[in-house]
Amino acid sequence: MTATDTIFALASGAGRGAIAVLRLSGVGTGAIVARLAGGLPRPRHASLRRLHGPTDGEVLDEALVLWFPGPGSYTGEDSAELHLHGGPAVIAAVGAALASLGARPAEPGEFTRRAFLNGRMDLTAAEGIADLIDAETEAQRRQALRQADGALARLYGGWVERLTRLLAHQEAAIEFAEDDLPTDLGDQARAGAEALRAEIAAHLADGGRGERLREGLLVAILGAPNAGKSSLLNALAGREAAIVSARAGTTRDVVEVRLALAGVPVTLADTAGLREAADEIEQEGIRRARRRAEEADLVLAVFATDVAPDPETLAWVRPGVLVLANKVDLAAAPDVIGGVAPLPVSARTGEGLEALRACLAEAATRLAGAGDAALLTRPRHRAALNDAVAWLAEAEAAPLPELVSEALRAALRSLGRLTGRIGVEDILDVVFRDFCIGK
Ligand SMILES: Nc1nc2c(ncn2[C@@H]2O[C@H](COP(=O)(O)OP(=O)(O)OP(=O)(O)O)[C@@H](O)[C@H]2O)c(=O)[nH]1
Ligand SMILES: [K+]
Ligand SMILES: [Mg+2]
Repeated sequence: MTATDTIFALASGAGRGAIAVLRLSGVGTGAIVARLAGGLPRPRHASLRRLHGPTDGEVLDEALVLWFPGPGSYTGEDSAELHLHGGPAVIAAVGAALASLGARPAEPGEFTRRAFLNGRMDLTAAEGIADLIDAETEAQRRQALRQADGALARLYGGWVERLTRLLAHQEAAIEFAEDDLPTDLGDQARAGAEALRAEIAAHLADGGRGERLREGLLVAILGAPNAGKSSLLNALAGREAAIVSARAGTTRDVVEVRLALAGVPVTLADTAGLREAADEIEQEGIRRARRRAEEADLVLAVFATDVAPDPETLAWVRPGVLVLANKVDLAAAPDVIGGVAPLPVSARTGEGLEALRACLAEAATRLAGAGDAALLTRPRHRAALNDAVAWLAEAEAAPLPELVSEALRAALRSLGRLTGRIGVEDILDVVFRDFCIGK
């Protein structure tokens, strides 16, 4: 699987900076760095070196050079880092020197791709690294780090191992039915499939919390015109993101702000007030409001205390919807709206906003992420695990040993797609290790 070329890329952000890190990986790394820096430093020790241009020997920069010989490097290949002075001209000059010595600019994700191909990490860990780079909030960072650290790789890898063993036993039961192998191997495979299916199903029944944390939550604010939706959005955002006015029907487009609540990234969407609108543009705004509320992970239904609750918004009051009674500075909040005790708030005076923030943070924690559990984070994971569960159920119900075997094999392929690691050798290994057939 080893790549034959040497790649390099700027590993630090683009633009001016105190230090820029150029990273190299591939078979030519050692020779290229030795040529530039006049020799290789001790492995994994930072060493201050002058970098010389390969053609005229001109000093390009004074840099910290780090040399990571494979296979114990990030990519599994010979790799190096050059910590340069962070000016664009320095980066360009050293980059040109690397190219003239035979390295080529890396494609996006190519270092991690090589790490995967060289068996340094499985696919889920590689995804964790991508998520770690994109993480905007604490909870996202923690989840991504866990995944990059191999939490899902260990969980799924463990399942792959168990399933491989089940399949090997099942195959052995078929192939060597005549020999003196334990006769209940087939029953064991079925029972094992059932236990594994229950475990995977429990992992799938996580309410989508890992995926939600990775994607962020969508919270939609719904209510009649002038209920104070835009005022609440602005109060929560701490800035005048949406236009507020006493005229009903002010907001037309959906106005979104990004917040972090309890470490969960949240998109808060303010929408057009719900009513029978004559105006074509307002009608479109209301259509968008409804659509956004349907997509939302959480809906805030806003009522104003100085008018009777409107039927359009009342229709949205259902379990899971957070009901707000706004403008409590004008009139007291009713005890119930649509059968639910509303949260009394005033976007104008700020009353109840702390309680609202706490409610939202509580909902964010409930809907997204969860302490230390290793949660699946992508639809890709869910699809592959659903497939595996379906095949395991098939294996349990299959009437013939060969069909059990086939279904187990399909389940294993589904799990293999998840981690990116599974081949026939894995099955043969277990057959030979566990049974020593053929000696
Ligand atoms: N007294 C009082 N007035 C409020 C409060 N919240 C909003 N308002 C006023 O109510 C009016 C409507 O507020 P908006 O935030 O524009 O209401 P909206 O629900 O976004 O209205 P549309 O965009 O038209 O659907 C404005 O005059 C606000 O100043 C409140 O808590 N107390
Ligand atoms: K308004
Ligand atoms: Mg508005």
